[in-house]
Amino acid sequence: MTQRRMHLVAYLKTGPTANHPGAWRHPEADLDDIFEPARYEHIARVLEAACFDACFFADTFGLPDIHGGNFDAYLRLGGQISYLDPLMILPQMARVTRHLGLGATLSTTFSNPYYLARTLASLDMVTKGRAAWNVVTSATDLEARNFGMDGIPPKDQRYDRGDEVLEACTALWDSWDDDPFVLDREKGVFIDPAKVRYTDFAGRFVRSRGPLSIPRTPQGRPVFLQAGASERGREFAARWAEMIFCTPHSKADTIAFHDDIKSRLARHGRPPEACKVLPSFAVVVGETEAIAQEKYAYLQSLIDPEAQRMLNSSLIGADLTRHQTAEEVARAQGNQGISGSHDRVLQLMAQEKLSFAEAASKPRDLLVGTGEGIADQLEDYFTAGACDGFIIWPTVFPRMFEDFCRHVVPVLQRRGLYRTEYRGATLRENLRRP
Ligand SMILES: Cc1cc2nc3c(=O)[nH]c(=O)nc-3n(C[C@H](O)[C@H](O)[C@H](O)COP(=O)(O)O)c2cc1C
Repeated sequence: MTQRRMHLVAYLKTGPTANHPGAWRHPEADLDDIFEPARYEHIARVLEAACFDACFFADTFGLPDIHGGNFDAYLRLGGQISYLDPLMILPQMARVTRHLGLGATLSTTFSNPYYLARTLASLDMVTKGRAAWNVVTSATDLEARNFGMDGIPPKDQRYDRGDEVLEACTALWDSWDDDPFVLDREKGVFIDPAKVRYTDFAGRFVRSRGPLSIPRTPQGRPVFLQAGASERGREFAARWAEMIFCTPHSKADTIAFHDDIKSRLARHGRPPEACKVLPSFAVVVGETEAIAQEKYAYLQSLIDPEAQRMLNSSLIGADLTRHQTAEEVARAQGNQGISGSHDRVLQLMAQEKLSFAEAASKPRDLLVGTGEGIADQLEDYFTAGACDGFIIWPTVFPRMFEDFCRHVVPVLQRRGLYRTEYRGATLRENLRRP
């Protein structure tokens, strides 16, 4: 029997901060190239050299202003802000790579299917079949207001619309048959019009006549990535997602999430391998265990406690300067909040006997150790059946990814747990043949 292999996907931001609110202050964090394509081209090369399946840009369509009721803290303390539009950056990353999957976050709540289908088909075309879509329904009023709404709609309604948007996009992507080009110069026939048809999609929330103006792409549709954790979000993921990423607090919580998603896949008539479950981690790698611990202590010392609470205000969708208890937070959220992030705080409260406010102020755990030690921890999750691989998110950028690729990936490869070369031509093929 061939050995089961894991998947690796990098979480990126077009800004200096991901989930560690102090890492940008580290002397080794690059800050002067945030608006330079070279920053993103470099990371694409690093990830491809280590055979990562893909990278994707997490994204928010607005400047977070939940914490304290304004955006001051987010700007001052260097919060997780998406500066550049990733759709401008991904094609540049495609130019310097051949295999790495390239993903964008786009919202089914704010965008119409024609725009989404065309944009993502274009990305799949110019990347030669490497496009991924982090399908989000979005979770904040501040974003909704940027798109002309009074607030974010209720979650079930967002997911109902999300289902329809994906049905409409799929119909649009299928509005062209394969091989439509005739390119007969003599007869003057460019494309066979019989290979293109109207879509005529009409749902409760969205309508689109089609056809799409772009032919069928190498993958037919982008790989769907999703991160819903609510009951409705998990059902949505089970129907559509090919990768789902999550943030449970412990290994036991991750196993429970994994098993839940896999049983839902079965109910949707999909095999377990159709959707990869990928918990997310960041790492601190040291030449020795003691050096790693010292680096970790230094990195954590860079977190301003206010910056940690600010990050959680955004993720949970409630102002943590005003609301202290789980009940207050639940009341203040309205339709806002990312269930996976909220669940994580509740899991931390239960396991470490903390108050809600204490748990929401605690930085996320990082994997700390030598390359071998970190590989042990990843292998432990993987072989325990908690996941199919990992989302790796950055602390000190790009240094942490460079460390991970240099010190951890080769160990995983030596152990036969990770590929040493790409086997597929597209991202979807690489996901099927790790
Ligand atoms: C680890 C993680 C990362 C996420 N990244 C994004 C993101 O980049 N942009 C976004 O709009 N939503 C993001 N989300 C939100 C989800 O995609 C989803 O829309 C939201 O969690 C609401 O659904 P839920 O309550 O079912 O989780 C993320 C969620 C999790 C758990």
